[in-house]
Amino acid sequence: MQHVEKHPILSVESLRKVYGAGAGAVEAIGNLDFTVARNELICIVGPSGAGKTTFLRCLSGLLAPTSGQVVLEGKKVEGPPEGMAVVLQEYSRSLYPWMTVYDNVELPLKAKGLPAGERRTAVTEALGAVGLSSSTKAYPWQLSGGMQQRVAIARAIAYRPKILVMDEPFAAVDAQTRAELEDLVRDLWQRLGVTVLFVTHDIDESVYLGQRVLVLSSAPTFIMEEVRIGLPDERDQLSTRALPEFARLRTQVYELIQQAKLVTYRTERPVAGEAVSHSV
Ligand SMILES: Nc1ncnc2c1ncn2[C@@H]1O[C@H](COP(=O)(O)OP(=O)(O)OP(=O)(O)O)[C@@H](O)[C@H]1O
Repeated sequence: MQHVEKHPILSVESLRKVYGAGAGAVEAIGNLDFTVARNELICIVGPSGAGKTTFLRCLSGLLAPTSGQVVLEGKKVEGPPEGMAVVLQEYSRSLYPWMTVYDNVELPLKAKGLPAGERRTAVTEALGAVGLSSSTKAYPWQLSGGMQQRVAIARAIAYRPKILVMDEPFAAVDAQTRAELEDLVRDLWQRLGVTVLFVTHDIDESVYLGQRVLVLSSAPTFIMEEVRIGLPDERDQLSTRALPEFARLRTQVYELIQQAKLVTYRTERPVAGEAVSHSV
């Protein structure tokens, strides 16, 4: 049973996305319906090809849904929403190599039109929060992968987003760095009170990070199940992962994903000539 928040910051309402039209149409999202409460940390997992990228593109206003809508803070998303920051897996492609760490973090704040003094405070605080105060003058290519991803996170939080969307952000870093970055996300989430929507392939990561995990079906995507994560708020990599409840939850999510690979959501096939506003 889907939990419905009273005052959600984000509502995904009967979202459906069909690529193309006619016989060659691909229904990527069958029906997505869920809400995210303010200050929530929600994880989304699903089998490969489930439609996560398609969903994130609709969420960030880069792709128009075939039907349904995404509403952020009461406003229908029709283009990149101002209150959203996105951190991607490919940190090396999301930072400008010719700009220092400081300038990379400052760039979106300039675009937002923030005065110089406020920019300085926001950049300094954000780089401090991710532990990079001493690397402000470095260039991204002088940093390790994990540090570059910290820069991308600093840039996102300096922007003071209403919602921070993370798309498999740690898939390209080593296991130890990944654990550190997971703890950084929980720490920033608790300290800054930002809403986080975290998409991952990693079942353990979703259980370790989230308050709720949404398990997606194979495409055409719908929500197979929502798993409440009743682990204590104070989590750490050793003791939390050793809890019997952690093992129970990861087994539950794992089994759901196995089922997800077998289940297909049945919606009406799109009719020939059905309009699809944007294709990528
Ligand atoms: N531009 C497109 N045109 C046609 N079909 C597409 C397009 N983009 C994605 N699809 C199809 O939509 C479905 C969902 O793809 P999507 O990339 O959203 O899944 P994903 O969950 O992000 O995949 P992965 O986990 O492997 O990254 C797949 O069947 C895919 O082939």
